[in-house]
Amino acid sequence: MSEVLAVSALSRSFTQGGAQIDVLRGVDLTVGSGEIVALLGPSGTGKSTMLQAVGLLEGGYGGSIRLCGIEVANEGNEGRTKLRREKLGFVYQFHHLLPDFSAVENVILPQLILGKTLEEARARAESLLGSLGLAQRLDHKPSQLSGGEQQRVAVGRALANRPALVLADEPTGNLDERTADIVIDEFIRLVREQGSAAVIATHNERLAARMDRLVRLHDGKLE
Ligand SMILES: Nc1ncnc2c1ncn2[C@@H]1O[C@H](COP(=O)(O)OP(=O)(O)OP(=O)(O)O)[C@@H](O)[C@H]1O
Repeated sequence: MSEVLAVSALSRSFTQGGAQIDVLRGVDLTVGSGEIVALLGPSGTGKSTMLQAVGLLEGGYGGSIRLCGIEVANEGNEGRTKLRREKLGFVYQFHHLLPDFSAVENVILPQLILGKTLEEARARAESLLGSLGLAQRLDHKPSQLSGGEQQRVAVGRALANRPALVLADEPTGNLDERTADIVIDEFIRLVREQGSAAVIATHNERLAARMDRLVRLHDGKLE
């Protein structure tokens, strides 16, 4: 299993009202290709902070993040953007789909950014959305979709460019229990089919049990 992500001694502090809070205090995590890792921890333990650092969305951290063999700290803004676009996919608690674009267009767009032709991108988007049970919803706008359907489109978008690593922050946190179960099962199935790795932050132990490995944030470290 080749290494997709290697985080070592990751630290991150914030200053709040003059006081320093050390949220991450030396996090180590290695994820191999195709591995699905649940990131558990109560609210406020730093799961989002960790995913933002690994997602190259935020600087200001200490330690090392190596993504597909590339040390992120050595990359400038352009290199980070390229890595983010080519290697990563994101799913958030709220779908963040573009409201004026249809489901299929939301999955096409990230592929056009990477230089795919419209024809290739459409074929890929239709196939992904079809396997997420949305073949009859391709031309619906996000506002015309249910919460579960919106999250399925967000999953399709995250996987559109076959990322090496998918990062998900409470991807079903906004759904009722039954819908959350269905969406997480589809998400995991598709991630496996694509051969992507994933780190999925959740409070939900039951959903986490469906993943390959569980890690817990506690006092700023993983256990
Ligand atoms: N930009 C920021 N400025 C100051 N403090 C921050 C900032 N971002 C996060 N924090 C603090 O860092 C801590 C961890 O927050 P984070 O959102 O990473 O936790 P979490 O485990 O993802 O929580 P939840 O499960 O509720 O989303 C919290 O105490 C939060 O207030």
